[in-house]
Amino acid sequence: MSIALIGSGAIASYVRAHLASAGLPVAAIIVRPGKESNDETPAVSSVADLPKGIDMLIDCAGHEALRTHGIEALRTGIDVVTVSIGALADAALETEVVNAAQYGGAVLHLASGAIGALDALRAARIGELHEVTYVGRKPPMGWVGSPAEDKVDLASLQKATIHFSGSARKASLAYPKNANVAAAVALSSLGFDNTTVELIADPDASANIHEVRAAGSFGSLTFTISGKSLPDNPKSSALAAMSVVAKILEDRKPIRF
Ligand SMILES: NC(=O)C1=CN([C@@H]2O[C@H](COP(=O)(O)OP(=O)(O)OC[C@H]3O[C@@H](n4cnc5c(N)ncnc54)[C@H](OP(=O)(O)O)[C@@H]3O)[C@@H](O)[C@H]2O)C=CC1
Ligand SMILES: O=C([O-])CC(=O)C(=O)O
Repeated sequence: MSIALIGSGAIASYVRAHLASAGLPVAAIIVRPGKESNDETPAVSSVADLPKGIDMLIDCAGHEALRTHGIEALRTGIDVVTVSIGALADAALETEVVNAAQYGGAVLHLASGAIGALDALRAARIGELHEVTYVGRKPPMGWVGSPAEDKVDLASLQKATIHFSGSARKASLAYPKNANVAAAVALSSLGFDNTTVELIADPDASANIHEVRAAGSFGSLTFTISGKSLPDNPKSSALAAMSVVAKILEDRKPIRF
């Protein structure tokens, strides 16, 4: 398998290093225009400029990267693995992804990201799911650059404060760097419009805490994860990066989850 990767951010760097250790060095990276290079690992600014033979593009660069490069890759027959799941809350983009994947005969794979229990939710919805709620809690620093800044003073916050309450669609669109987990939960359960989301800035939180609650004909489920963030980005949990590597390695096995 020949793999390309978008960007060199916190998640991308982790994924690149761990794939190399697993014997799958990244063959090329996609960078912003003007940052191209001809190093040992070529850096190009478009899918069209990737070396021949790439069969997998990894996007852990955010919603805009999936829109710009992910769709083009799918259209040219390159499978894509992404953590930018909240981008699919834009219905027009979701349609573009489906059309591009069908045209190119490729697949968009969603990594599980910073959350778990998605397999249980997908099984549970085969029965009847009555309600699904996702609560995302991060230290104030984890919400810098998000709409939370318009609701609370993150620098001087004294107690846990809810700064978003609403549908997974609204959360995903408003918080592109923070609510991809909400999107993953929604796409695994009741969909973007019927999955309830609450986002909290909490000065007492020392990790990114994600909680899923669901009830249905299967019974009920509560899942909580306290995820350490990556050293380079307090917004992003290390598990999100690990999930990308796990997805790629798992899909190569003869016996798979
Ligand atoms: N599903 C999940 O559970 C999670 C999903 N995420 C998603 O992953 C994204 C990345 O997270 P993280 O690595 O921590 O973020 P970083 O900000 O550390 O890195 C993002 C990188 O992507 C690059 N980039 C963005 N757009 C493009 C583009 N169009 N072309 C080339 N490079 C691009 C940025 O470059 P530059 O600096 O030039 O902008 C930067 O290097 C988040 O924005 C979020 O959407 C994050 C955490 C969890
Ligand atoms: O990494 C996390 O903890 C979650 C996150 O940013 C997201 O859902 O986009």
